[in-house]
Amino acid sequence: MDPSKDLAAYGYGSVAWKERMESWKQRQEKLQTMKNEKGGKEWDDDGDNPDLPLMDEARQPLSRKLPISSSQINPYRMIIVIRLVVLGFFFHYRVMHPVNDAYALWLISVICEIWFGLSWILDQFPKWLPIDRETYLDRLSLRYEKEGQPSQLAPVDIFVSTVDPLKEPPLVMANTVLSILAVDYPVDKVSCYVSDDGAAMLTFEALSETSEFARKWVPFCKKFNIEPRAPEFYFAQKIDFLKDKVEASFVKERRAMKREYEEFKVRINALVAKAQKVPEEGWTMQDGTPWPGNNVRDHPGMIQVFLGQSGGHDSDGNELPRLVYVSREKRPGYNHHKKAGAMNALVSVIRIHLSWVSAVLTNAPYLLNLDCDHYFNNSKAIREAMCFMMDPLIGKRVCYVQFPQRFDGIDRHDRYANRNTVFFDINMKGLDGIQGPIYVGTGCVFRRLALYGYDAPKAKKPPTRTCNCLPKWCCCGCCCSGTKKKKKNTKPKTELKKRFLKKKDAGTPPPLEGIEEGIEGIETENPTPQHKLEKKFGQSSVFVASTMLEDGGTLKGTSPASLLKEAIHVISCGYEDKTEWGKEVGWIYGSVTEDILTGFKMHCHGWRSIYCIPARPALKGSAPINLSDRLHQVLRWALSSIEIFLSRHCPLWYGYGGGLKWLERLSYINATVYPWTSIPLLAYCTLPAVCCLLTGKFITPELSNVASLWFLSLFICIFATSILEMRWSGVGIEEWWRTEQFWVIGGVSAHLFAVFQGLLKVLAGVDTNFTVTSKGGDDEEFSQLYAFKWTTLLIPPTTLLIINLIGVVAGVSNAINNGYESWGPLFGKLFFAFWVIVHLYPFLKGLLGRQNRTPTIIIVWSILLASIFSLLCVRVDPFLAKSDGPLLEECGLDCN
Ligand SMILES: O=c1ccn([C@@H]2O[C@H](COP(=O)(O)OP(=O)(O)O[C@H]3O[C@H](CO)[C@@H](O)[C@H](O)[C@H]3O)[C@@H](O)[C@H]2O)c(=O)[nH]1
Ligand SMILES: [Mn+2]
Repeated sequence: MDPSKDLAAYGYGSVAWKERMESWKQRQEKLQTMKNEKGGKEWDDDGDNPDLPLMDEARQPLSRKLPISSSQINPYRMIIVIRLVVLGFFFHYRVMHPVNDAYALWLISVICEIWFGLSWILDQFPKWLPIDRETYLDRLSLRYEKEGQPSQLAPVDIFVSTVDPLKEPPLVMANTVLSILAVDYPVDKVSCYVSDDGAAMLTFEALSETSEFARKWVPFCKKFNIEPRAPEFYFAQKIDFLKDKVEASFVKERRAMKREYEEFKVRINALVAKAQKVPEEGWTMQDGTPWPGNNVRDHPGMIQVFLGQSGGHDSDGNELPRLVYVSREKRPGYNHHKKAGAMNALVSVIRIHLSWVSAVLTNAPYLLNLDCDHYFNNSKAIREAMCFMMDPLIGKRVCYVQFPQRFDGIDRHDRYANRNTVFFDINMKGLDGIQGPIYVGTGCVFRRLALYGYDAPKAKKPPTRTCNCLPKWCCCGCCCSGTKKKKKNTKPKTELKKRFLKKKDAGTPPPLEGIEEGIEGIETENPTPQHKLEKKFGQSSVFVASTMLEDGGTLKGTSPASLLKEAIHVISCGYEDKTEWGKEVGWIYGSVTEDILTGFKMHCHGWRSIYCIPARPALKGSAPINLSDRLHQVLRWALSSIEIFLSRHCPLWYGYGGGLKWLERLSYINATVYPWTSIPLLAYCTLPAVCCLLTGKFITPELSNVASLWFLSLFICIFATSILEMRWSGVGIEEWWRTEQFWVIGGVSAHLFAVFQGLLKVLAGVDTNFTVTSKGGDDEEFSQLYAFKWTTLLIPPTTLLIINLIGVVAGVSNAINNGYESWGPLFGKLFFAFWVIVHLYPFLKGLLGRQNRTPTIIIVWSILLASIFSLLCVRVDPFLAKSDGPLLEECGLDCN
């Protein structure tokens, strides 16, 4: 918050630029003193060269890797190695010491343990080399926004996906769109496309309202430099008006804007209220024509420009970013490929569309995609991403920059581990040290080229260090913009051409040297024949031609009318038939969710991705905080993993010989294999109950001293790795524990169902739907947490809970009957049963809800299953009968 200056003008080349210069100068001074103190030792990571004269600031790398300090990472690595060794000894002991009178129990438990061990390895080793990163926004400015010149920052197209206005309230979408339109980036370089898969007139009209409100909101944001720029969240912030910096004019305008926003909300809510009941003859638009999207499953493609270049001005007369509504065609009998299909329709449409709107094909080499509920919480987020993408040294090989997902409105204790910080702050940082984070579906800036399915440019070793800013790999042409331009390497160009001609599959990577500067591309002749490109990208000559144009040229001989026809053509159902869309190009189809596969393919093409965590979270979204919605979300993710695992894209076999690094592969294997762990997990959570109910049986023989030592060391190692992991990542103990709990809860419900549904799909071709999660309405805070919806997913964990509780009771009462000696062996079992119960505890809480209104059906089912189960065990091995060999075999547990 810096409402300090009442600026008459804002934008680049003006005050904002000067401010940046100031801060840069200050940094310089600080830097200088630091260098003097440290002797410049720590400054040579990735090209940061201490000897550089200060004048070269604009040529310095735009970001820097910050390895985790060795005092934190080395003990961590050491304990991993120790844990591996201990695990080896542990398994040696387990395998060599079967339990003769409970052989089945022993065998099952050992198999489970081995599986857990393997999945630990898959999860652990991609975390061997975690890193942090630091960006230099001021250098980006110095480099690409020179005073008095037009900005040279690269254009970005921002995609917002929405599908169901009831589950994804228009107000939520409006806030996202407003935060995009107000982003701190040259307005002529930002375009926002909203994809409406629900073809809802409500969404359309809400967007129209939003574009009007944006004319007031955007100048307000920029004038006072506020954060975040999504009004709902901005006005929800507490501001201390007594602080000295707050100016009267700001207070006044803020109050006025708040009122405007409230009126805007009223208008949106009126639209929502109107949309509750569909008129019999369907919706009609304001001009009296029927709404084309009245049949959601059968309607033509629709495109509407809300803020184009003419007319897209704010209340101060400044230009606004473009805002376009797109709803792709839907026809019965076509597979629409859910969100991936929507994104691909947008990729195809935008280039044509832009040329239609502005008659100039803007060169948007980058795309940012967002879910409708993920708003810009940091208005500089695009700049953060550009610090990687537009870095002449590392940028060329970056396919996407992923921001972590952060959330609003999660209950304080984050009962169902919605924040997922273990994933976002541990695993993803680990991957960033290898080949980059996986794509999580939202908050990701893509290089368009990488989406077109091209290979990453090969890293070349520089022959000699020709200039002072060379890192490990560098093409001379790019590093010293300005001075060395004329020398722009000619050799790589011919090399590249040879490569294209040889490689039939990879098609034509457009001129690679041209992209790095984003603006000034180089024209190369087209080595791939037109018909091949049409086979790849579809029968749109305009689109195919646009894939060639990297340099913002104009498509000659195309009239606006024919361009609109083209645009509608590329969002039609049949357009992608027999093309490589969804197979090699764009967002990849084949699983319920598109994220893992899309990123995986890019990594297989040799690209690297970057994980960017700005101090102020770049984007924020909402998450399902009630149990059933959360389980369904996890089910969708797990199902998608199973689908990938069972497809030709299974990371175990796919993509060798490409550019995928082996540790990266390991993590993709982990990401697709994990739902299978639900089977051993279910077994392992059942075992304690069985053990408690069957007297005298346990999964291990009586422990010797040496054996206890292995058990104990393993526990200590597990504990120590977690502690050290939390230490380097900054993840708190509560978050970590929630993740552990939810791993068990999700494991024995959602993941388990995913395995069966996935098998069903592969074997019987049963397709599954994308269940969209509801994005928080404006009702009572956290009421969602207690909302309860019945779902079959709840049966297995409920049953587990009950049998383990029964097991504990039975075990204890049995021990009481049998006197003092039987407490010893019981300890192990009880510990084991408690382990299960404690992990399922948040589930129990969710089940009980706020008013203790667990639907009877679940209780009935679970009690039924639990009692059948207990009866079986009890009948087979009554508590008081000591040995009953023949009977035991009935329960399938061969205990002899
Ligand atoms: O047919 C569809 C289905 C969904 N969506 C959009 O997909 C997004 C994600 O849906 P959501 O219900 O919010 O799923 P989440 O589980 O909350 O989202 C995470 O997981 C998804 C994959 O499962 C990713 O696509 C998302 O980016 C990621 O945030 C939303 O914007 C939807 O509008 C479509 O556009 N078309
Ligand atoms: Mn979501």
